[in-house]
Amino acid sequence: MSEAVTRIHVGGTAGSEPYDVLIGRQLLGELAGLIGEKAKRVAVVHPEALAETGDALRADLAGQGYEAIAVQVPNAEEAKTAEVAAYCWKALGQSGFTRTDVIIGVGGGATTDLAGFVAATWLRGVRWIAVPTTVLAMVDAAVGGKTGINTAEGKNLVGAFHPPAGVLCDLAALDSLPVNDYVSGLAEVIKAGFIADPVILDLIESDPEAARTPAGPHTAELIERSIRVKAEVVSADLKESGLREILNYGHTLGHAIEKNERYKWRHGAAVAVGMHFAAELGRLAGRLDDATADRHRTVLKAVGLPLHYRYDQWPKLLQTMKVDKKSRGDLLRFIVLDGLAKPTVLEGPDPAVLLAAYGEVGQ
Ligand SMILES: NC(=O)c1ccc[n+]([C@@H]2O[C@H](COP(=O)([O-])OP(=O)(O)OC[C@H]3O[C@@H](n4cnc5c(N)ncnc54)[C@H](O)[C@@H]3O)[C@@H](O)[C@H]2O)c1
Ligand SMILES: O=C(O)C(=O)C[C@@H](O)[C@H](O)[C@H](O)COP(=O)(O)O
Ligand SMILES: [Zn+2]
Repeated sequence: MSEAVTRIHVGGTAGSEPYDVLIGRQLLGELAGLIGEKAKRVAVVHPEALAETGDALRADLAGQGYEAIAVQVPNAEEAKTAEVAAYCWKALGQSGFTRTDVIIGVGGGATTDLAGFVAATWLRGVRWIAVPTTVLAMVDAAVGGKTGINTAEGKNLVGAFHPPAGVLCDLAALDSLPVNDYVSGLAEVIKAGFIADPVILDLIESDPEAARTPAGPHTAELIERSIRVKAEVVSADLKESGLREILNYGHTLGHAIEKNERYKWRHGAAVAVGMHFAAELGRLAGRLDDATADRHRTVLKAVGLPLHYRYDQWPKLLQTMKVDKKSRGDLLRFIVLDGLAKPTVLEGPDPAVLLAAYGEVGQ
């Protein structure tokens, strides 16, 4: 008997088409409907770690009559480069990929960001479908249409808003995920808890050890709740003209750490440190109560996420944060909390307050 499928709707804004996020098991039967009748070719973009999955999907689609190619890309952040995007464009060009053809991005957030970016740029935009295979990609990266690649100067500095035609979250994919990658994804789940849905925090705190594995009792609920937070926000503000900035909680410092580590740290780990910093900043700016600030430390630590980063790196991190996408001119802007589930913007904080907040994070 097949398990129930949950469907979360993402509304179309700014001229984009609405789509659904499906959560369940054995969802690949949904692909044909999403690919549509006009497509002749499909390209399955997948990381090395999912070589078998990518090729099995290609063979299945070929069996359904599509001209299907598999485009294998490097694992993790090594895929989010201009060189790898160019490699994908070449594969599409050589297969004669037209505007009615479809890209399928199967993998973690790095792969779906890349696949979506290639879809946004090929022929100025073709359809794409996201098949996220990590917690992080399911709850965050694959939903909302932010696609892009990194440059040496910073994280996701080149990209486009290009929503997928659909998102298929097959929970069975999580069984093969290394525990570090599973836990890294919990950072974005916890983010959704702090900015919008504190029940997420209650569920994790009820058994943090169980939350670290896909076999935990609340896995599906945590994923669904986090996707609902993301879907609601991006349905209202696709292009980040305001509300969507709340999804960047913890990312101002987090992205600076990722760049400083030359993209060798997992995104979720960097965002965990970034949320710890944002909580201390909120507290020191007189916005956030002590209990909620302290809760960041306890819940992040309980699932095994990092809280600290190198103290001596502060000048470099500050420099990088100045070109964060939320900055305006010389004005640094951070998402902080006015209280639990009350995200807000803190503009131009006093440099002494910033340093004091980092004093809690740096080691
Ligand atoms: N577009 C957005 O809105 C958005 C949101 C959040 C994060 N992101 C981006 O997502 C990326 C991080 O994504 P991530 O945490 O999924 O990491 P990731 O994509 O780097 O995946 C982590 C590792 O797991 C492997 N992998 C993926 N699925 C697997 C599976 N089922 N079994 C075994 N191995 C598997 C990958 O190949 C990789 O080596 C960052 O680049 C971040 O910037 C984007
Ligand atoms: O969807 C968003 O908006 C987010 O900010 C979600 C983040 O978790 C994600 O890491 C995103 O890629 C960051 O976007 P950026 O614009 O700061 O690069
Ligand atoms: Zn993120």
